[in-house]
Amino acid sequence: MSLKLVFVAACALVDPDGRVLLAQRPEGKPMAGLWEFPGGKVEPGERPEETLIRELREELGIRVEEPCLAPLTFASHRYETFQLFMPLWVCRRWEGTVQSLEGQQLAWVKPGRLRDYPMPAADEPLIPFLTELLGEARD
Ligand SMILES: Nc1nc2c([nH]c(=O)n2[C@H]2C[C@H](O)[C@@H](COP(=O)(O)OP(=O)(O)OP(=O)(O)O)O2)c(=O)[nH]1
Repeated sequence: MSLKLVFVAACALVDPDGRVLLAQRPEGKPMAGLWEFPGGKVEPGERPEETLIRELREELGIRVEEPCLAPLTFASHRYETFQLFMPLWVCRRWEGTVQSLEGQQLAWVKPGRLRDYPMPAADEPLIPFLTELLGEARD
């Protein structure tokens, strides 16, 4: 049986203190309450970088230029009902102030604290890539 392939573009926004932005999935959605990287599904005809720039604008109100997106790693995870393929970019430069425009809780998290935030199963293997890049700081 072949699982539906879902292609999601996601981004670790990193602030000047080396903290990473996580967003909490809202009530009523699958995996509600878990903390994820901002991003979303790549729509037909979109390049994943375009998806990310669009989602960051819609969800967080910030403007990101494509050269400020650095590829870091990817998640490939089999959920019960779909196969997720999710490249993860890192972005340290944007214009505007991060706001929660879709009512989601946001948290700026030191890399050594990422494991304190329950994440979707696909995201767990991404954490070591972020601590390798940013260090293990906890406060
Ligand atoms: N944005 C994001 N999505 C993730 C992460 N980890 C993870 O498993 N996902 C999954 C959750 C969703 O199934 C999918 C992202 O889709 P989405 O956010 O555009 O869509 P959704 O399920 O919230 O809502 P819908 O459009 O299907 O109604 O990828 C992550 O770190 N960031």
